[in-house]
Parts: sequence; C-alpha cells; structure tokens
Amino acid sequence: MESALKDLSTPTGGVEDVYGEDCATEDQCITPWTIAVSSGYNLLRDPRYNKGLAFTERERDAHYLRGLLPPVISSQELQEKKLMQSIRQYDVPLHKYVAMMELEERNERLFYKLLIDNVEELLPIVYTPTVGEACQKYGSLFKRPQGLYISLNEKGRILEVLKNWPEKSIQVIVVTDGERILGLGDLGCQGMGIPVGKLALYTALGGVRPSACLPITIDVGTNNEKLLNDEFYIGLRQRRATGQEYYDFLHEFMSAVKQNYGEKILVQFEDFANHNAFELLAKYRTSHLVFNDDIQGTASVVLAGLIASLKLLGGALCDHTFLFLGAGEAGTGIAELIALEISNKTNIPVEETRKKIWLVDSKGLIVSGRKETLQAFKKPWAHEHEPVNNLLDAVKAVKPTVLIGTSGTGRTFTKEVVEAMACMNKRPLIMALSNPTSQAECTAEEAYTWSEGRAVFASGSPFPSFEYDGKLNIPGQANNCYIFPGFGFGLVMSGTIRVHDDMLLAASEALAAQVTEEHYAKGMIYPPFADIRKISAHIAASVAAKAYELGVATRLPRPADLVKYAESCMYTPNYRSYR
Ligand SMILES: NC(=O)C1=CN([C@@H]2O[C@H](COP(=O)(O)OP(=O)(O)OC[C@H]3O[C@@H](n4cnc5c(N)ncnc54)[C@H](OP(=O)(O)O)[C@@H]3O)[C@@H](O)[C@H]2O)C=CC1
Ligand SMILES: CC(=O)C(=O)O
Ligand SMILES: [Mg+2]
Repeated sequence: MESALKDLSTPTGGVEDVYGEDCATEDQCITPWTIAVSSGYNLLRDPRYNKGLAFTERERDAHYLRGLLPPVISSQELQEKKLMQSIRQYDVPLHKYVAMMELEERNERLFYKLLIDNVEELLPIVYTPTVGEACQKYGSLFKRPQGLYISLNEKGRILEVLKNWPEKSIQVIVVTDGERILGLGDLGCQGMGIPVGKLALYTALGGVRPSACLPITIDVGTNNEKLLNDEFYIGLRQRRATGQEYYDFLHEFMSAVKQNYGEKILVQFEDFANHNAFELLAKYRTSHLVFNDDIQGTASVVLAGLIASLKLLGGALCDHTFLFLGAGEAGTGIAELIALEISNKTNIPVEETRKKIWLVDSKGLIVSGRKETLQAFKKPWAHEHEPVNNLLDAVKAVKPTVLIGTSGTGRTFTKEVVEAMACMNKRPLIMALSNPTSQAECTAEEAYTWSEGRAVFASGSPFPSFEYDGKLNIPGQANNCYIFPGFGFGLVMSGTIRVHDDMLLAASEALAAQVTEEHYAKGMIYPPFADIRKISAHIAASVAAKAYELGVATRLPRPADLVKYAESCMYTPNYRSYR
C-alpha cells in the first residue's frame, strides 16, 4: 500500500488511479476506500456532524462549505422551530414518523434536540403507537440501514458482521427477532423499527450517546404469511427456525457480542415471543449484561405506578389484590416483581405473596387444576380455585382492587368488566398496558366514564386527558420507556456487569418518588414526560447505587453524588463548534 501511495500526482497534476477504480471493468472487484475526516459536501451529508444552515461563516471557510449553502446562518433554535412547524403540518402520524427518520439521517443533533424539547408531542411518533404502523410498513419505508440485520445467511460469521458496523465503542444493543412486535404479532425482519425507536429513546430520554447505540434485528424467518407473500418484504422468505437451530444461532450472536464489545456491553432483549424470551433471559443473565425490557422493564414501570397509586387508593401494596388479563412476558414479569416487593417489605416468603396475584390467559383463570399443561412461567400463578373461563367471572371471583391488561388484545376490558371493578372499589386502578393503541384493553375515556370518574387509569400507549363530570383526569402512560433509558444509563455509567432484580426495584422506587402532590391531584401516578431527563438521572443514580452496593459496578471510585454524575455524563444535542 505504501508504494502505491507514493506517487499520487501525475505530471499534469491529476491523480493516479491508485486503486484501479477507473480502469477496472464493471465485473472486476474493487475496494471501496473512503476518507475518515468529513469536510465540504461530505460534511453536509454526514448526519453526525452536519449542522445545515447553522454552520458559521468561520466554519464555512474552514470546512470548504462556501457556496454549498445559501448565505443565511440559522441558530439551532430557529432550525428547530422551522422543523416543528413543518412536522405539525402533516395530519398522518406515519408521515411525521418518516419526516423524523429523514431528519435523523440528515442531522442527528437536530433530531435529538427536537425529540428532547418536544418529547410529549413526538414520543407517540417515534415510539408507540406510530412505530407499530411503521414496522408493519417497514418494507416500503426502508431506505437506509439504521441498524444491523443478522440473518441465518450470516450463520458462522456473526462476529464479522458486527465488525461491519461503523461505530466501535458500543455501549447498548437493543435486539429483537421480530416475533412479538408490540401487540401486532410476528413482523419478522420489519421489527427493526422497534430497536431503532427504543435506542432513540435511550439517547433522548436517557442520555446515552447515539454513536454508542446499536439496533440489531435477528432474522430467523417469519411465520407471518402476509409478509412471506409480500413482494416488498425485506427479510428472509422462510418460516422461522426453531429449537436447536434457533438457540445455536442466538448463542453465536451472544458470544460474538461479548467477544467484540467486552463484558460491559448491555444487551436489551425486545419483543421476542415468550416461548424464547424467558429462556434467553434465564440463560444469559448469569454470563452477560442482559435485560429483557418486556419482562423486567415493564415490571419496573408498573410497580412504580402501583407504589405511587397507593396515595390515591390507600393501603399498602400487601393490602391489594391484583388481577391480570394476559399471562405472558409482561403479565408474569410484573406479577413476579410485585410479589418480590411485597415479600421484601413484609418479610413474607414470595411463595405466599404471590397468592394475592391472579392471572387470566386465553383459556381463563390460571388455577391449580391447569398446572400440568401450563408453560413454566405460568406455573407459580396456578392457585387453588375452581375453573373460571372469562375475565368478567374472574373479576367477580377474585375481587381485585387492581386490574392490569397485558393481553395484546384490544377492547377486552368491557363496560361490564370496568363497572364490576367500580362496583367493588371506591377507586379501582385500571391499567390497559397493551400496545399500540388499537390493542389497548380499553381507552381512558371508557375507563373514566364506565367507572363514573372514579378509576385511576394508566395505559401503555398515550391517551388524551378526559373530563368527567367537570373534573379533568390525566391518564398515565405506563410504558417501560420511563424505565429502560435511565436503567440502562445507570448500568453503563457505573460499568455494571450483571443485572439484579434489586436494581429493578430501585428503579421503581426512584420513578415513584418523582410523582408529586400536584400530580396526584390530577389523578396521575407517573410524572410528566416533559421531566424525563431529570427522572432518568434519578433512576440511573438509584440503579448505579444498587450496583455499587451489590459489588457488580466496575467504574471506581464510586462518584459521591450519583445524580450529579449521571447528569454530567448525559449526551446533549446542542451543536458543537468545529475548529
Ligand atoms: N406498556 C408497556 O410498557 C408494555 C406493554 N406490553 C404489551 O403487552 C402486550 C402483551 O405482551 P407480552 O406479555 O409480551 O405478550 P405475550 O404473548 O407473552 O402474552 C400475551 C398473554 O395474553 C394472553 N391473551 C391474549 N389474548 C387474550 C384474550 N383475548 N383473553 C385473555 N388472554 C389473552 C395470552 O394467553 P395465552 O398464554 O393463553 O396465549 C398470553 O398469556 C402487548 O400488547 C405489548 O405491547 C408489553 C411490554 C411492555
Ligand atoms: C412497550 C413495549 O415494550 C411493548 O409494547 O412491547
Ligand atoms: Mg417491547
């Protein structure tokens, strides 16, 4: 290479065809060399460094931008104002999503500035519910890769594939295999929208640098016939690999991740189907820094809401009775963390505290008579009881004070179900957690109306406030996005190497502590998203504190003030000046 680079100039001042690109015929292979430092036109095309019209006069001179931009110089604030105006002009949420993705590909800092400063308005666009529709249409929307696609075609070469990603200092991976995307089912390779969206929130809500985030979709096929027959489908056109083939592939992936990025890389499993999710978490939690958002993140955010709701409902957690519709990842994950929290607070063994928690699945109430045929994660919830076939009868039999929907099936909290809850409880707590909005068990309006304004309500996807009988009710968004950005940031900033359940409990308590009297007065059990960066700093600090206490944090010495430390480490999207 050295000799090839020696004589770059020809006698006429031109540049020799050192790499043979010009003289190569179309079927000859060449190497696509690039330069590393961006300037001029390339700088405008590099989303990480592009500032568009905000480049100053000095920067335009120093970086060969003269003439490439019109004369005006905008501030980042003016750019933000202009973009928000243009995004607000779209009526269709998916068009806003596309506009946001295009902005991310054009000017990363401006994208994050918009998202952070307008979080309540833009969260439903880059995240649930719109991201669900984007995944369904991802084949048509796909323009440029936003993450790594690792398909069965790459079997035996996953380490090499990881090395193709341009960033080397990765701290957080969000990975899906696309089999249970929100409540929309198997979307195969098109599930990529979810890791991309989750990692955008890691940065915007949690402060992890965008360059340290890597979205990954594992493609082992899809069982979605519609996608298999869709000419625009972007994934492997085959049915899902299962059993040993699936687990061997996942094992190659997990081993390659650790080999490439080391012990402290956080791998967040997202939207795997429950028949793999529990097993993957159990298998890797002792050897890798892994976290299942649907099982653990959801549990932590719901527990936070429950702790906060006690101010409105009265009593302690151990005084309540919980009924779930849906006994999968979210349902059993939440149930287990509630049982653990009550056990910790009361010194009653967890086998006992589980007894006030009941779950209904597609076959009815989970009871001991069904134990033989239940999946392993449901067995701890098979209490002694007569068979009960439907939710309404289960409500009447169990007499819950708290009703939680994790079924992925919309409109299952019917008028009769909500009325039964309201009949038994002065203030029934109703959580319709399924996403996206179409799959929510009921709407906020339904919960407030059918309970005559007495329900405390939260949902996975956002619902507008609703006035009942002259009182404004603000529904909470019980979504794991309150937890995972701060939780992951806490792990990363403390160099933690394993996740422990006590860290989930710490995160719940930190989140619940952010709810104030002013919020309670409006029926809120979660703080507003507008404060999410501050909230995430507190969650990160509590998680890190627990990690230091447990001896699994490697970043030493421990910072004295972990909240301040978290805030000081957070990525901010303001433009930097270029020399
Ligand atoms: N708000 C949040 O932060 C989160 C929300 N979720 C949402 O929760 C939903 C479920 O996710 P997850 O737990 O991972 O999914 P799973 O597939 O693991 O579990 C779904 C459960 O619901 C049951 N179910 C489905 N339909 C019905 C019905 N009509 N009546 C009774 N039970 C039913 C299933 O029964 P069976 O076992 O018999 O098949 C299963 O037990 C999704 O919509 C997801 O978007 C998930 C994570 C976080
Ligand atoms: C929020 C989330 O993780 C889900 O619905 O799957
Ligand atoms: Mg999820």
